[in-house]
Formats: sequence, C-alpha cells, structure tokens
Amino acid sequence: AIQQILSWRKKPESEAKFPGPKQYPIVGRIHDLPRFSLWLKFQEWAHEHGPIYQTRAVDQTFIIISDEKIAEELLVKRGHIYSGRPQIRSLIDHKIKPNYSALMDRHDMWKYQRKWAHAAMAEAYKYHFYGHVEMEIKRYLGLLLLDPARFLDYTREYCGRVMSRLAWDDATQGRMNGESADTTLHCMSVSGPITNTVAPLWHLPAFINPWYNFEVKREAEQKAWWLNNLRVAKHRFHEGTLPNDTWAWRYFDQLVREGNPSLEQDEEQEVFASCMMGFVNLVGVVTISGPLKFFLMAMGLHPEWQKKAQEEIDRVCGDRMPTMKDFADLPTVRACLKETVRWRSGVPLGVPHQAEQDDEYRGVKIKKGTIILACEWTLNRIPEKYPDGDNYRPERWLEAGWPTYQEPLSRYPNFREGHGMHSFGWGRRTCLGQNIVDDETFVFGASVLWGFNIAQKTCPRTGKPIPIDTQATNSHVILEPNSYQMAFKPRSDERAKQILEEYHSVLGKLKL
Ligand code: HEM
Repeated sequence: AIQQILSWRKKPESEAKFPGPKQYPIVGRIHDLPRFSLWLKFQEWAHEHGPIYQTRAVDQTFIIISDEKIAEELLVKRGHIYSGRPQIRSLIDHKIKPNYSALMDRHDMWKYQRKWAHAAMAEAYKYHFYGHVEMEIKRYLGLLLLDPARFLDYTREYCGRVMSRLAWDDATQGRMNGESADTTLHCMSVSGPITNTVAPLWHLPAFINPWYNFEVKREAEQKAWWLNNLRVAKHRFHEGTLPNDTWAWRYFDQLVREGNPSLEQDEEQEVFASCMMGFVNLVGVVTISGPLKFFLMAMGLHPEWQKKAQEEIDRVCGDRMPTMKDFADLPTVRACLKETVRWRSGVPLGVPHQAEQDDEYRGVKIKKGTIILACEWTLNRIPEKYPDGDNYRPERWLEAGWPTYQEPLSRYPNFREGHGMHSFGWGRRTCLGQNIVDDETFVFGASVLWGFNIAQKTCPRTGKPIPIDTQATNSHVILEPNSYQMAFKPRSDERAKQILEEYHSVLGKLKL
C-alpha cells in the first residue's frame, strides 16, 4: 500500500493508459472480480471499454485483449517480449521447476522440454497415435452401453487412458491421471484456493497455513508418482518389454544413442525426465475431456445436428465403426466438434502471458511484469467473425458465406489449422496438443454418434426434459462442465451387438 501511494505521488498526470474500469485505491478492481466464470466479467468490460483495456488487482496490472489482430501483434509478433508466465500464488516455484512445462518462464529447461514434447507428439501423429485412440474408443463405447449413467466419468477416463498408454504403456493410470490433473488445475485457478485471490494469506506460517501444506503434499505425491512410472518404464526397457510406441521408450532410446546404454542417471536427471513426460501426459486429459463432455451436451440439446452427423456417418461407414481413415469424409462431425470448442471454450480466459521487459504499444507504456490475457470467450463471440456467437451453429464451418467457412471440406474444419486456432493460444507458448486433439475428438465424436442416440433425460415426475445449465462449470483455467444428465440409447440392436463384440475384441489387448 505504501509503495502504491508513493508511486501515485511520483506518477506524471499525463501518462497514456488503455481505457478500463474505474480503479479504486489499493484494491484496484479486485473486489468485484468473480471467482467463477470470470470470463463473463471480462466480456462485459470489453463491451464497455473496447478490444484492449487494462485493470488492476492490488499491485498487479492486467491488459485484457478481445481482438485477434491485437493479440497477434503483441503475443505473436512481439513474442520475444510477451511470452513469460505470471506467478500463480498457490503453486510453489512453478516458474523454475521441471514439473510445470506450461507454467515455466522461458529458460533453457522450458526450451528443452517444449522441443522434446513437440517432437514426440509430431512423431506419434505420423502414425495416428498407433491406433490406441481407436482401441480405447471401443472400450469406451462398451462401457457406455453397459453403464450409460457414468458417461462423464468414462469420458475423462478415456482421455486419461490414451495419454497414459502413450506415455508409459499403462492405460490403467488413466483415471488417476484425470484426478491428478483436476486437482492441479484446481490449485492453479482463481476458483481454487482462496490464496489465489487473497494472496497475503499464502504467507501465513506453515503451521497455520492449510493451503500451503496441501500444495506441498499434492506436488510431492504427483512427482513421486511420475518418478515411479519412469523407473518402472526404465526397468521394462532394460527387460525389452517396453513397447517402442511410448514416449518413455523414445526417451530411453535417445539416452542410448547419446552413449548411455545402461541408462545411468542421477535422481535429478530422472526427476527431470519423469516430469517432462508426466506433465504432457497430465495436460492432455482434461483439455480434451472438457470439450468432449460439452460435445455430448451439445448433441443432446441439438438433435437436428446429431441427426445430420449420423446421416453422414451412416452414408460413409454404414455398419462398420468409424476410424481415422474416415476423417476426410465426415466434415459435419468435425464441424460439430469445432463448434463445441468455440461455443463452450475449454480455456475461456486463455492462459496468461507476462511481459518479460518494458514495452510500448499504441503510445501506452507496458511495464515488465504486466499480465496479458487474450480472453478466448470474448474472441469467440466477435460478431464480424462469429455471427450469432452465443448459439451453437456448426453450419458456420460448413456453408459458404460464413466468415469461418474454408474449403476443401475434406480438410476443414480441423483443430490443427485454419480459422479459430486462437483457441490453442499464441506465438511461442502455443499449445503442443493440437494433433492429438484432432484425432481423439474426431474418433470419439464419430464413434459415439455411430453407436448411440443421445437425448436429454426426462423427469419421471414432470415428464419434461431435465434442464441443463450449459454454462455451469468448475471455472478452472482448463475447465469441464459440471455434472449433468443425458440418456444414451444404442441406435439399433445390431449396433449394440457390434459394440459389445468390439469391446470384447479389445479387452485382451488393453490393460484394464
Ligand atoms: C481442445 C483442447 C486443447 C485446448 C483448447 C488447448 C489450449 C491451450 C492453450 C490456450 C494453451 C496456452 C497457450 C498460450 O499460452 O498462449 C495451451 C498450452 C499448452 N498445451 Fe494445450 N490445449 C488443448 C489440448 C492439449 C493437449 C491434448 C495437450 C497435450 C497432450 C496440450 C499440451 C499443451 C502444452 C504442453 C502447453 C504449454 C505450452 C507452453 O507453455 O510452452 N494441450 N493449450
């Protein structure tokens, strides 16, 4: 507070500023920032103050961008300035530790981990993730048939299993992977521990600080779990039983090629490697399960689009289950998925960037340390690019005349290129998961719609559909919708039989 009062006295009156909401002494505008659905407040302010505005929470300045061009100018063209990450109060030293690739500052460790993960992902994409996505979907459909009420659980587990299979050849860790991701996301979100908003509480001494103690335990358990997985995988590599389509195998093979055939490493090196793989593994779960849960919701609420996609699938695949080979022929399925991620963003605030040095933009000085947020929720509702942005309109990707329409439809829309790629962030920090998002969501969407009709559940008392609040989420940085109900019915007895047969055919091959 004293620092602020002194800086007000020093500040020349005329210093140019971006517009923004009225700021109050000391608090700035922290008092009316909601902990849940914060993006709605940012959207409201964007309508009031324009595509770039600034606000303050105590002594931290934020610049909020709601325009693609401005975001590109700052976060891409000036990526050498705006690619840091801000401190999240309730995580410990995440800017420098190996277990937080996406939350580190840009230093050599970040560069190494990012390069490694990018190469591993690109290699696996060449082989469409070695068929694991298609194997896991057969398990998922079987479970959906047997126990449809648990569809939300199974959806997250499907995503966790694909990642754990790719990382360590151990899909059984998929459930734990999802839970661990969820807790980590809670701890790093404004909707999480109160210490993320009332930061001074974080500095209470450890013996009366439940938030700090929780975080120390959470982080230690997660790191120990990752390290154990690495060591098990190393043991299996030595034995010759670790499949070569895992990231762990790729890493050990690299060590061998670098002249370390015995894979001797000290603990620090092992921790580094286990965190590098563990983090990619972890970040790939909820990022995909959130959009998939919203996709099922959208299909239940928009039977007309469900029907269009099913007619397309039936025309192309008939009685066989869809696979990645059908990608080019199922644009309606892809449009429904792409529109889901636009309509209900999985990362609605974007991931914050931080200015690494002083800069000036449009005549306004931006200080080192300023946090820049390109608000994804607002970007997805810019009327010129996304007309009728509040509504679910997959036709914007399918029909000429819409600003986001792109040809050929055998290629667009997708999650790797073309319009709407701002969902995956900006410049040097762009998401590394686009390839797997493309495959995993496509196989999921096409297969579920091939096998099932999805409808809102009816209340047995009123006879009316049970309402779904499509905006109710956990408000994490990467979010999932709150629990909701939906009815799944196999589209025919024949399809149900096929789903069960396919389920049995993979049981022996999958780790359960
Ligand atoms: C629809 C799903 C997904 C969306 C919308 C999404 C979105 C994002 C966004 C907005 C960022 C921050 C970019 C920035 O700071 O400008 C990000 C970063 C990242 N994403 Fe994703 N993501 C998705 C799926 C995935 C998956 C499946 C993986 C991995 C398997 C992944 C791995 C990463 C990593 C490693 C980063 C950190 C990059 C860095 O800081 O250097 N993402 N993602």
